[in-house]
Amino acid sequence: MLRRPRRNRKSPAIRALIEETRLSVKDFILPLFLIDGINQKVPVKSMPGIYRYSLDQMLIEIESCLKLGITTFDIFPAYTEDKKDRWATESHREDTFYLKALFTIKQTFPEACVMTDVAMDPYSIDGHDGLVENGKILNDETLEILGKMTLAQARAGADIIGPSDMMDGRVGYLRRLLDKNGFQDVSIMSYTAKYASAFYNPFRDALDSAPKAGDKKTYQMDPSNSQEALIEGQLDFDEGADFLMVKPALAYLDIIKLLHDQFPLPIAAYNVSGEYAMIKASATNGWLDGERAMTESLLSIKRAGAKVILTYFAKEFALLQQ
Ligand SMILES: NCc1[nH]cc(CCC(=O)O)c1CC(=O)O
Ligand SMILES: [Mg+2]
Repeated sequence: MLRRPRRNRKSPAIRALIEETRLSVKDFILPLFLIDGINQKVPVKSMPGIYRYSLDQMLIEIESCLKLGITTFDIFPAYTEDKKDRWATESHREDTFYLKALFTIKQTFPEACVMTDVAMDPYSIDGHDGLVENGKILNDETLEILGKMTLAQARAGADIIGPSDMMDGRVGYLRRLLDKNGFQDVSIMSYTAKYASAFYNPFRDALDSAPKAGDKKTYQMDPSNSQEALIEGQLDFDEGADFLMVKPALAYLDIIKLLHDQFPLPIAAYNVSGEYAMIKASATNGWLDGERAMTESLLSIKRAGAKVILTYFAKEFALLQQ
């Protein structure tokens, strides 16, 4: 045997030399759940270690994450039912607790990069990402609502907006609207290939945002398809997206690679709530080593081609690096 691949595995030193993929806290965006009120830190049952924070508690959490080197936070609001309506009016009303919190976070930590979520579901009585009429999700009518939501978030100081709704044409629509209103510097991280996945349930628990009727299959992608991701990627590229996101991550590593190879934009991957819950649940039962399973899955997402990983593990990973 002239070629013995095991030679390059013979010691920790050599293994470190040839390591192709290295994780860093700088790779991560930490999603955070915001609730109204003060002094609230409510656990999300299906996501051990993850909480819904009131603003004062969230500021404490953000400060400790910044100290650990996490720079970017994706903030999701959880609204109570009484604030929801068919049109997601609360999403663009002035001075809501979400918009006020975004403003305060940016004032308190100007160095933090704050990402927001653009979709109707947390504010919609139907629990859908778009406007529902007779059981149908209306595309173009939804764009107008997303536009108002986007401008409200940009005014509150969002650095990156994250349209997660999967309506057609929204990246171009929102890009033009932002530019026309003087927000040329607000970035768009598009949920480009977002699949109709079973792995979002813990998130929907966290926000009480599950659809009341039907499912999201007329707008989110079919898990059996990959070619469609190229169409979605091309459209978002042409419409001015700054990042293309694939979601979920672990069951869609091929899609991450596909978009990475096809488009010269940074690819983001959302390591979603169900992926987090799976590892936490089995680690809690002692069925696998949670830290190693976390590191290995994050590595696989980066190795597949994700430049940016949205993950609930961000802080746990950062703490391990200390
Ligand atoms: N706009 C909805 C939205 N934005 C982020 C997530 C899921 C994130 C996660 O599971 O961690 C979802 C859920 C959904 O589409 O139903
Ligand atoms: Mg699209």
